[in-house]
Amino acid sequence: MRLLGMLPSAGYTLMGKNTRLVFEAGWVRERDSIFSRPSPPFASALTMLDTFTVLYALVPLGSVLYLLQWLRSLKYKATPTIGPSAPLLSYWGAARFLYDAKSVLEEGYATHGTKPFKVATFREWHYVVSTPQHIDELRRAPDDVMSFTEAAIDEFNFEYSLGMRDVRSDFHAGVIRTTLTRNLATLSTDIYDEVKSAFADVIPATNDWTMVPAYSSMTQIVARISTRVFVGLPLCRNPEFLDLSIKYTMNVVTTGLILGLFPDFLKPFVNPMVNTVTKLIDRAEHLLAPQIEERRKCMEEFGDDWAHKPNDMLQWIMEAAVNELPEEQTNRALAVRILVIGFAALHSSSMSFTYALYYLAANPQYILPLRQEVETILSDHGWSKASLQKMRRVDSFLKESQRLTGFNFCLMTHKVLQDFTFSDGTFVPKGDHICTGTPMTHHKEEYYAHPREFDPWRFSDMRDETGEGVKHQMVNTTADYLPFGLGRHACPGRFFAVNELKSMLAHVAVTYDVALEKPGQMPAPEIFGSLITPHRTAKVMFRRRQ
Ligand code: HEM
Repeated sequence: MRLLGMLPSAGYTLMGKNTRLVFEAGWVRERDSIFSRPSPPFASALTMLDTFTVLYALVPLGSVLYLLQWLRSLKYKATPTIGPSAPLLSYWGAARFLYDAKSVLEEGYATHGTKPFKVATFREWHYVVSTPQHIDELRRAPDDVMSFTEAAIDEFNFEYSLGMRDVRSDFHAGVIRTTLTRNLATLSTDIYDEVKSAFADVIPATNDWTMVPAYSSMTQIVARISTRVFVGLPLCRNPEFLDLSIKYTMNVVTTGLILGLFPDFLKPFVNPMVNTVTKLIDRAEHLLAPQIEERRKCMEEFGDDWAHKPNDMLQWIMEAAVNELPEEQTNRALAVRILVIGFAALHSSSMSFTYALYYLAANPQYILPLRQEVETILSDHGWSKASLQKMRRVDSFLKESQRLTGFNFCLMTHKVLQDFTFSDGTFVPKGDHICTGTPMTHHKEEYYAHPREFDPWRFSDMRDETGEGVKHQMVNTTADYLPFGLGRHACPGRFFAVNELKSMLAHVAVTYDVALEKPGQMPAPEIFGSLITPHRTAKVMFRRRQ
């Protein structure tokens, strides 16, 4: 039944339920009338009569249910499909989406314009919407109608891949949104200190060109800076802790994708063969335990405040966990939580920076304007969060790079928990997913002039023209700029991420010259399903600025 449940087609579930219902009703009736009671002489005739009565009653009931199902499928079929929609054949569409999601989405957009359409995946249908009206309705739908969390659990098989006790417990998102963001001004010098130290270790500035694999180097640097904010010194420079944080992130993604190829009943058997999170969590717990225990002792002894109290994510999470279930306060639960936050933070930020670095190395003429901006601001105001906010070109460069690339063709993905109808009549049945197609938004002429061109000062020019301070900043989420999502579930870590990325780009601009290993050949992203990754082995050359 569950295997059939993977078919992205309407109808079987209700039929399955009906079949069981009829069967169960017949069985209960039989048992009551024949086996459970003594039978008078005319009992079997009466039982026959009862059986016919029940059957006669069931025929109209079945017809009504069939009619309702047929009407429902009409609503369901009204949304056009890219690829075949018939049962089994839809797997062909799902395979195509897995190999070439971008062209499937582009075909949908070219054929249906801004109207919603659906694409098959191996588990369910994905309804793709793109107008501001649809996006707004998606954003406003309550969590018990459409769930962001349940979609993420489905998509990455979190119940297996995270190694977490309760994958629906997301109190860390609130800590990130509020406490981390509130502390950014205080932490900005620590962040900059780690930026300088991490770059110096991974890419020493020399007078000769040094060639480095961009993606893996940026991942190491991002891991260090983020970990400085998550657990502080000295652990953020411990190679083993950094290595396992990066591996955990990769493991969650690959395990999630591999398990997605199997039906639910096989996942418990396949999971141990592909998943190594338990070992990674063991090591993280071992490395974090001394810190956790020392902090726990201080919290018990001094309460909320003591001299040299750490101001980092681990501390905020420990304090928030006191208000959560006791299970969240164990060393292991805290270690998993730190790894899960790393999962959200490391992969996304390192990809975002790698794309920007590829654009910079492919267009080295942009380094000078960036350098001039950073140096002017630093000489006038010194290093601070406020100084970073003034760096409009740095912000615009990163924002434009993220507009053209991103890490998923489908964002704001939600699982439909109750049948949902958009105001234009588009019907999405319970169990399917809805998402926004980012290329359709980010490459729209209506929103962006020459949308497929990389224009690094696009957003800083907009800020200069309109004089609107906040509207065109990278951190701002709007229906025409979706890399951080939109609404209640928009990325809570984006304020930190943008600070981190801007600090990195500012540092690169004033410290290095950069160039591509193969000039003029922008490394192409790698795509699997709807996931996009920057080219994983392309190299960028660095030297001390001349
Ligand atoms: C450039 C870097 C980043 C990008 C592009 C990014 C993007 C996103 C996106 C697209 C979402 C889902 C929103 C949606 O689809 O509606 C998301 C969610 C999330 N992000 Fe980020 N993110 C980044 C960095 C970070 C960092 C640094 C953290 C943590 C410090 C973080 C923590 C989270 C969390 C916890 C969620 C889940 C929110 C929820 O459950 O409501 N992200 N992020």
